[in-house]
Amino acid sequence: MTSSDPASDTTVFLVNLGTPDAPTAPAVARFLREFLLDPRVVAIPRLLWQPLLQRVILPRRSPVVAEKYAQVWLPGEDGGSPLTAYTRRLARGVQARLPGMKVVEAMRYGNPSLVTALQAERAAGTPRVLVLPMYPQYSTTTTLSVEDAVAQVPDLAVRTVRDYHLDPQWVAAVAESARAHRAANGVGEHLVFSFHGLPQRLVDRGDPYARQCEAGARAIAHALGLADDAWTLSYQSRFGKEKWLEPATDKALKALTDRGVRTIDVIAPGFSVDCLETLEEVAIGLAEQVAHAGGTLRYIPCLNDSPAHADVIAALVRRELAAWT
Ligand SMILES: C=CC1=C(C)c2cc3[nH]c(cc4nc(cc5[nH]c(cc1n2)c(C)c5CCC(=O)O)C(CCC(=O)O)=C4C)c(C)c3C=C
Ligand SMILES: [Fe+2]
Ligand SMILES: [Fe+2]
Repeated sequence: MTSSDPASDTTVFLVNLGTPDAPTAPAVARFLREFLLDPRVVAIPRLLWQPLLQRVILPRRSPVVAEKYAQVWLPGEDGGSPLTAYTRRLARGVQARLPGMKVVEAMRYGNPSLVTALQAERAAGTPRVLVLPMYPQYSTTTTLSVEDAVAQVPDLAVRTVRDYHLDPQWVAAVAESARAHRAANGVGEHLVFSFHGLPQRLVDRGDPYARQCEAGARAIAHALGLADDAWTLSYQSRFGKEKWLEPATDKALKALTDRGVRTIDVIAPGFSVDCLETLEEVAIGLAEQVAHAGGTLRYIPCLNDSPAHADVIAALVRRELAAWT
């Protein structure tokens, strides 16, 4: 590649949330500490929150959550936490489609650290860095926090993608994954779109996340040709005592089984790749809840490292770079 090719001097980071280095209580505590001390994630004043987190929440939560991670940890050299393994494999697929650039994965919290990687790019004199937060919907708690991390490394030309919640290629890829899964496993009576939740307070203050979840779910349902009463949007993974977005996925599933719906497909288009929240909370935990009520929950995996996902992300990168020049 010559230096006149804008792609050849560009590094692309696929950035995800982060995960513990191992499915053990100390590793989970290290990860949760960094994550939950981010003021974008928990807004309680540090002087109150830090001792509560350190003395009460981490000692109680870390061993419980470590066992959950152990249930979904992927084996082998290319394994590890599903979030990291799938993001790494996806980055490889995107790299194969964009041979002129460097494409790598990075994490907002934990390893491989985004801030450390950005510092290395600056030291190497990389002219342009494209940061792609792997969150289809924008939220202050996720996307803006990635922007905070980018701002920690000055004197580097960085562009950060905002969101892709209505990108036609992404909508089509998610819809096609649902269609293919239902063709192979049977079409459930109802399709639940389960997104990671958020405190209602943040939405009230202007966080566009819920609006983007709604618009994206509607677009996917439309692409699937679903009637309005054949699908539901809900929010999972509530944390803490505050009021979060509603309806909660567990309640939405209960309402469905209570009214006699027996087969329920669940898709999670707020997650670019499968992780603890989809594999343990939904595919194991909520599937058990539905089974106890006499029904069947069929979980439709995230796009993960599929060729279709790599195509979507590579196209997004090309468009962002074209818009940058
Ligand atoms: C106040 C707490 C939290 C907010 C706000 C929040 C927003 C948020 N999170 C994601 C995506 C992911 N979250 C994941 C795990 C996770 N999330 C929280 C808390 C909040 N999330 C916790 C405490 C955890 C860790 C697990 C646990 O202790 O229960 C993950 C999975 C990470 C993994 O390792 O697999 C993802 C992905 C989004 C998209 C979002 C706001 C829109
Ligand atoms: Fe979360
Ligand atoms: Fe959870």
